[in-house]
Amino acid sequence: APAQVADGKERTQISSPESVNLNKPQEPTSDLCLSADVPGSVMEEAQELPLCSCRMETPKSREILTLADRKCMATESVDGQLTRCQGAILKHEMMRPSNSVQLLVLCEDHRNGMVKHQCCPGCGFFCRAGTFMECQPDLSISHRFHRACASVLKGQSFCPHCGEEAGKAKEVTIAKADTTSTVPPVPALALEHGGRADSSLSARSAHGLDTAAVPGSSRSPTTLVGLGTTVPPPVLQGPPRETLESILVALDTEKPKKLRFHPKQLYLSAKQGELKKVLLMLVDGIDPNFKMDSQNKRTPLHAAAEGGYKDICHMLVQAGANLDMCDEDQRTPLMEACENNYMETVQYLLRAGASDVEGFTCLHLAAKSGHYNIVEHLLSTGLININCQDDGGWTAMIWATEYKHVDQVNLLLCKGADISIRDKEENICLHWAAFSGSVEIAELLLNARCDLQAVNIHGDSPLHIAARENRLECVTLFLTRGADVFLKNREGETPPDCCSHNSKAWAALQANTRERDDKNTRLSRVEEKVLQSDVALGQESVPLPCVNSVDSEPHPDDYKYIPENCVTSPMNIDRNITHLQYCVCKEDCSTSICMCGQLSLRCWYDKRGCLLPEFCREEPPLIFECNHACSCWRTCKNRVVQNGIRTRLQVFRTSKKGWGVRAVQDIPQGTFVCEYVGEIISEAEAEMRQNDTYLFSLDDKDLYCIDARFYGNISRFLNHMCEPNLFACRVFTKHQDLRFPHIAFFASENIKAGEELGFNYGDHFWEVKSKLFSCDCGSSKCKYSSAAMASLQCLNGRVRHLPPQLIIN
Ligand SMILES: C[S@@+](CC[C@H](N)C(=O)[O-])C[C@H]1O[C@@H](n2cnc3c(N)ncnc32)[C@H](O)[C@@H]1O
Repeated sequence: APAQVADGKERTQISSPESVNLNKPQEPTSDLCLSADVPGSVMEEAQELPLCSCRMETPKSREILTLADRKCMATESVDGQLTRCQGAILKHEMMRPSNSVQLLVLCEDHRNGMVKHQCCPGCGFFCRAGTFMECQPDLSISHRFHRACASVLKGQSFCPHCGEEAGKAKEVTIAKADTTSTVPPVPALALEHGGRADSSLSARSAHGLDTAAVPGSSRSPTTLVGLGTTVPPPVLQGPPRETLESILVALDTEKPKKLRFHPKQLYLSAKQGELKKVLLMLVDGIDPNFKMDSQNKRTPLHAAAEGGYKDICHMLVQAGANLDMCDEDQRTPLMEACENNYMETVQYLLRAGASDVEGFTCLHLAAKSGHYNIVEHLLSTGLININCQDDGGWTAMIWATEYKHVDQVNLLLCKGADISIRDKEENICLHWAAFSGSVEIAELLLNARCDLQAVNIHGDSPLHIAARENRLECVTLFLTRGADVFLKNREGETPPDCCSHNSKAWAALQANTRERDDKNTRLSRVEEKVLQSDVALGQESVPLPCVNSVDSEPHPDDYKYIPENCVTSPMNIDRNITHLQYCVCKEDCSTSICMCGQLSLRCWYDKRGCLLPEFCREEPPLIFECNHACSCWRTCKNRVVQNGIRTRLQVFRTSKKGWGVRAVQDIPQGTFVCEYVGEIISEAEAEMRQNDTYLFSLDDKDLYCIDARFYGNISRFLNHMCEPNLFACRVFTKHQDLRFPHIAFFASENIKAGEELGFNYGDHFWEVKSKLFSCDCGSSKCKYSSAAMASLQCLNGRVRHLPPQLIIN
């Protein structure tokens, strides 16, 4: 591209080198250093001179790049000795000092030298050490060229950069730097100061710092940018010019004569962000890779990266700090910056060539720490394996999940993280979501089709884990998504077995188990077999069918159905009519003149025959119904139990408890359901009976019992429920012999058709029977399940179903 020639009418502003942003594509600009006060004739002559194009860029050329093998093509000329740079190239645009030399791709150092006119336009070699000419049209700039390369016009020589008379130029000698090494020198500390535009090499030599004095100088420029081919060329930006200038001023005044610092001080200054001190120490020759024994063998670069001091990192790297040095915990400086969320430092270190370690990586660390932007940036480099596993087999996804970083999980999902990867115990990330109780993440994972039934080496599913950790929300989510509540792990435990029995998770699991049981029951009812149309054989007011949809067990026939209590030996029940309390009501005991309320015969029933709300269920009073000695009608409302079963019930086969009873209709609270009917026997007789399963005590003193083993009604099939829907009351009808009450069951709550009916057998029953079996009522409040019974003391003895406390109103 041809140079634009300034018109010479105004003084051309010379931009400082830094104003040319090397990172952004530049418009080709002319930098002809003509001054406005050059006389017209000289001006005309100058325009004929082949002036420099040091500040022009020419678009990159693939051929030249290939030719240069992507290495800097600059040649340094030191007193006739030539050295090729071959440093790494960041920018591919080409430069040259004049049209008479070939276009060059240059490293950053030489690009800087070029824009500072340090390349001779005659030969195209750089003049940065040895003896050469320097024309100084302005205090702030100098043009370098070789005496022999000056432009000659009409026998007079001129500066090939600006056309100034060469006679005004001075011969300069700068101490020779070690440019002869076959190994390319360490990248220079990118020092620049506003006065003399020295190259970095000359700056180093001017401050007594040469390649040999910089520890770690064997690192070649190419290893500095060792990110591999897929990574964009690094652009290493150091501290701002002003900072460096002030440091350089300090360096000039505090020029070190000999080593004055201990290497530990470099670490401490790097940790505290003391840029100037760091620079002084580096200039002093302190090893940037010094490892602090007392700090896990961390280096100054670890310390600077941990504090997010990007500029210090840059200085250290430029001085040869090893980017990938691991401390005793196998942590790199990049990991420090990642963990502490210093984005710019992370970006810098990556551009400078830092690479991730094996095992627990920066990505794991950032995912664990919840630094979304860092995770995003690491993934955007394309260099990080999103699914890499650390020593525990954990992925970044697992770490983000365990630490409940929902956004990161989302990001990792979007970036294609594999959610089926198993850690060393074969957990997948859903196990970890369950463990941490993050329902939001669990839902994200399930929506991404994470396997809800996956089990780890212990056979635990995510539901087992959520149950064990009492993560109610996760338990609920997993249940609604169809997790198997009956799945057994290697210990034979189902999810409900894994949690404590007073936990919320347990309650949810139990409710689900019941629901499933109910559902199965409902479904299987379709295939239900009616084994008997009426177990009572017509002796009750309603038929009581017996059905089985569970197994092939035929209807029970090892007892005799009786609708009322019977005796097999004389009990001497007092049936003397004159011993009865009776009412003198004229009507049906529902009128205002009814006397029942004033007697023990108080009516506890409402018009429907249900117990009144004020009836105390916890300590039920004895109920005396009207009898044949009363003056009221047989249809009075104080006669319920004596009327027998009116509710539609069914004997059915349960899955775990043998036979049971269920409602065929809805039953309102307080309704009389059935009486515990059987053979009235004495306690002595009860003690002799082999089977105590069907015994029901009639009083506190265990004088008499009802045994429904051989003679009984439907109540003999009622099972125990820890949350019962029936409760028992003592009721007197035709006689009032307090030793022989009727045991009547009433609904303690509104019962839905289809629900099983049951009452509480009481602690004593289970204290004895728990040796033989445990409760399968399925209630979340079950007190007698196998797990709950572990804490219950087992007793020897015989059992009775116990009636409520004897309370006479
Ligand atoms: C009065 S019977 C109840 C009817 C009995 N299910 C049957 O098939 O004849 C009492 C017996 O039923 C069983 N049973 C009752 N409730 C139970 C429960 N919640 N869990 C386990 N078994 C129960 C026990 O075998 C108990 O000894």
